[in-house]
Amino acid sequence: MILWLNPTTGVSGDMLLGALLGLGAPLDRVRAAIEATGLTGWSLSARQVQVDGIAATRAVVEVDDGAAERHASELLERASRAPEPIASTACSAIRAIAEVEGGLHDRDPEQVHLHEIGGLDTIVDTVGVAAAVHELGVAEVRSAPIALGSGTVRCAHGELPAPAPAALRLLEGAAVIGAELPGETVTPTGAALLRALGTRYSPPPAMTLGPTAHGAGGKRFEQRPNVLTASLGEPAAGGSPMLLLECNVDDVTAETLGHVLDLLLEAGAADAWTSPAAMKKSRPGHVLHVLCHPPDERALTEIALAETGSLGLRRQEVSRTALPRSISTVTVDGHPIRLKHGPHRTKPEHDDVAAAARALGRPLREIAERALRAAG
Ligand SMILES: O=C([S-])c1cc(C(=O)S)c[n+]([C@@H]2O[C@H](COP(=O)(O)O)[C@@H](O)[C@H]2O)c1
Ligand code: NI
Repeated sequence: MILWLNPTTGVSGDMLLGALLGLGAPLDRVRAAIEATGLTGWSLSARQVQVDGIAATRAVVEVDDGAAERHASELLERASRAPEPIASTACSAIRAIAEVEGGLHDRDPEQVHLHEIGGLDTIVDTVGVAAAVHELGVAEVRSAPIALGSGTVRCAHGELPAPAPAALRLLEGAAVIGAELPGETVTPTGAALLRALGTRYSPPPAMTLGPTAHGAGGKRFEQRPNVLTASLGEPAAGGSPMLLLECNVDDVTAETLGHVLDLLLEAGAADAWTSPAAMKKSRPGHVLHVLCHPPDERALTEIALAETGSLGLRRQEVSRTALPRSISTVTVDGHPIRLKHGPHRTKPEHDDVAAAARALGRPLREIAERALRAAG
């Protein structure tokens, strides 16, 4: 699924979350991901509102937060408790904020003191958006240029120019356009989320357009309704865009390679594998391959580089044709077995078959056949 954004009055974490909830991301699943961080004293609801005549969804985020400032490491520790791949996306956004603030304040990113950006609402915004994107099955995020306001914004640092310095650094590489809008239109959290989602800036891609929703912003502008427009679309025939990330390694153990493959798959890689290669100085080595959706690129690159110690990684845009599939569940002697249905065949999930075979003390093949028979 492609998520297409039209930020004609900019973007903030809660506008993005409101738009995704308006598109149908299930609120209970989004709340469950935030719950998993162990955060207490927070609430998230979706309110239907009218913004200058446009029906929009406001994500209402409330947190009990007495702290005036906080280290990024505390936010990272909490966000990392969310299930994967949600944790990786949320941590990638928080890490980007920390790196930019560290650069601005000349401090170590994890130890830099964050003021408003370090509020606990940042956990709700980042984990909430990452969960909503995951629930909607978004494989790619595209955006029109982001409208930037002007003037100043008041915050804990005093009066800052708008766009704020942190937001501008987080937007490096993004398409932007000046708008006659007073004050701040892009918050650092909104910019960090677009970055963590691997957003690409272009006209709407070729797709079959699905639903559209609007995420309501908190401020009111004279010029236009303060909403973030978001649409979902199915990629046009001819395959969906994916990325193939690769690096060559000749100095890691087989245990490390197995471990990194597990981590990459847990973090949302569509596939991850190695192939043997004869490398420089006649050394036997491996090529690590990772196939992924563009929004997962940043998180997966970090895992691959951190775990292998490689100093670089190649990326290629590839196109993948994926057949439609659906999942149903049958039981064999009380043991649930998921069946994956494609256009050409139905296949029992191996992990479920193996678990049932072990529990029942029966051969794998017998359980798989019985699962298929149970499907009729
Ligand atoms: O909290 C900090 S350190 C902070 C730094 C900056 C800089 O640009 S530097 C800006 N702000 C402003 O705080 C609010 C909150 O942003 P969210 O992303 O949490 O919504 C916003 O107005 C920033 O411009 C805070
Ligand atoms: Ni600060």
